[in-house]
Amino acid sequence: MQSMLWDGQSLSLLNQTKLPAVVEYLKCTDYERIGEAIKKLEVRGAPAIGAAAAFAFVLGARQSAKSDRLLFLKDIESVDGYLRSTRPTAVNLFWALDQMMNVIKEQSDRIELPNLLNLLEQKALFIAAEDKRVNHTMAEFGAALFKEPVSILTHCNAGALATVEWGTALGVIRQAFSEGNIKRVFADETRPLLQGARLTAFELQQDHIPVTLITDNMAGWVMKNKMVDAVIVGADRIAANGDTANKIGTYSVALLSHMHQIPFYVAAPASTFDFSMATGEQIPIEERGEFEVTHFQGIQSAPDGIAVFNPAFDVTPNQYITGIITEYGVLKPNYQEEIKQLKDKMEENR
Ligand SMILES: CSC[C@@H](O)[C@@H](O)C(=O)COP(=O)(O)O
Repeated sequence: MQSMLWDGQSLSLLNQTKLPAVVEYLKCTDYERIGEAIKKLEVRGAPAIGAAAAFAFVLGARQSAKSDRLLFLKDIESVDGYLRSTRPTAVNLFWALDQMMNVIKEQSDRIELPNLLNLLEQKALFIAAEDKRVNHTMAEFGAALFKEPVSILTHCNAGALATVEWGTALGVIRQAFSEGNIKRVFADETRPLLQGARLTAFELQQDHIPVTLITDNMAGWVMKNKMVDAVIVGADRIAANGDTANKIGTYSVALLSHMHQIPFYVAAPASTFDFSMATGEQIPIEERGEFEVTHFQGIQSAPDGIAVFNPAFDVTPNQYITGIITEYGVLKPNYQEEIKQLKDKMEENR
């Protein structure tokens, strides 16, 4: 399953707001439309947002192309600023845009504009290809944690739809399943937007991986009844001490896992780490509109005028995380030290 397809002129995004009822690709031919798709969650999931923003940047650079270099650079800055404003929590968005801006900074006064535009397209293609590659590597490291068939609980959607292809948490599950080590996956429905029910259940069913859908408030009972051996979730931003922001509800799942002594794993590529943030306290948490809470699939489910709090993410403190599965291996506590080593390895690989 591909969340996005680039044809050289446009980016087609699998519209995730319509799944699973309608499988429809949105053909985006300008950067503003991709930005809108990110805002509206037509494309969502941290790595997918990053890759989509990279392609949006390519289109934005083409739309800004003009013979005056300074005017071009001014326009590019506004493209970059707009894309950065689309969603605040997933750091992969900012990571991908930093990569694109670095191409501009390093090359814009050295080469002609057509060549610069080509380089930007190459960079976006590389970001997308790397996302697929690291997901597979991560999946192998993650699957090696399971030596016998297990039942896994997951929250939100960290699958092919949340990435360019294959997935982070669901990538590990796919790999473990192919090795005969998945008995069943419990998918939390993930209120308020149902990424678990609409996307994770859909993806796993398509792959014939045994999946059982539960509402978020059933996770504790399922654990108490010994139906879950491990939890694997994705991440939107991981601080330098391992504190992890992920879809709202992840924190509660982590606490439940801790209470029931069930291992709780996070699967995320190195691009999800934000080394500039010492702890999760600094991670910006997106707050979304009240309509998502007061209405269920367009039908009003709360009184008029009710006060609503709708944080889209929460932060799980590092002490509740058994391991962080990355393309560099599985990090274990002490996360502070392991994440410092990860940063050094990433710098060596640059
Ligand atoms: C590999 S994706 C991990 C996370 O991005 C995912 O679990 C999540 O929280 C996505 O939130 P969303 O608001 O749907 O973009």
